[in-house]
Amino acid sequence: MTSPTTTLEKADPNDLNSLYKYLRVCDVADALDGIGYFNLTLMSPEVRPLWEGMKFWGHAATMRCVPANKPMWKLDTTEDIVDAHRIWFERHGHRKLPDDLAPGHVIVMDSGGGPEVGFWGSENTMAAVGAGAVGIVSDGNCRDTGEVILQRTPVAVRERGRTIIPGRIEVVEVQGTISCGGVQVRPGDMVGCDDDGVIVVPAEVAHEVATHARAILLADMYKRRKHYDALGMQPDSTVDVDAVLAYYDGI
Ligand SMILES: O=C([O-])CC(=O)C(=O)O
Ligand SMILES: [Mg+2]
Repeated sequence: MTSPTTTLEKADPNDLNSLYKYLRVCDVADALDGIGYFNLTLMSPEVRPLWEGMKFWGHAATMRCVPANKPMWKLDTTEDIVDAHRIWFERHGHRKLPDDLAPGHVIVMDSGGGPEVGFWGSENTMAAVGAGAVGIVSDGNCRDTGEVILQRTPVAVRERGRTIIPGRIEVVEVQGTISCGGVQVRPGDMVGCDDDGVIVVPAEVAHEVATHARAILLADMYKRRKHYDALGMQPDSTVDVDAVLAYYDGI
């Protein structure tokens, strides 16, 4: 975690991404409990970050997939085999998220429960990050996971997979209401991930939840800071209460 005082950065009360920045998934889970949203939007623990230390919050951009009902066909040349995606998409189309999504979004995909398919891989997840995504969440598979981990690309998925899209999966809708990891996700809902797992915050309560979660985080930081002192441990950014207070000052 970067210490906020080192950058003199301040939270913007009108920007949810900045309000959530230092919150842990557990703070937000407790805050959701506090307003009576018990377990409603906790994504299945099977949807896990691919590497340790991953942390992101952002507004959801959604994709809904179903298993393909048309086969891919045998290709005749190496060139065509390398180009299998294009050949399949040219025949059957490929729905994509809009190009003008605001930076700071989290792509959340309902994989449709079909066969193993590495819809996401080390290349297209990097392209998504280049287009402003701060995270990619799917209840399906990701492949090239060694590279995804090496790249520190923020991907949370249910399983690792090996195969490619043609003949296995189709995107049928983007920016609609979906189910992912057993919970509802709508475009604009806040989605967060850290080492504990993934959580969704319905947009209409996202501001209120951020306020409660901030208080929960700070109360816990105070207590952990005392343990650090009692145990003679060197403080780190996770117990830098002053820095977090300064970041949220005036809000
Ligand atoms: O090509 C794909 O569909 C997924 C993939 O391996 C990548 O993006 O690296
Ligand atoms: Mg790949």
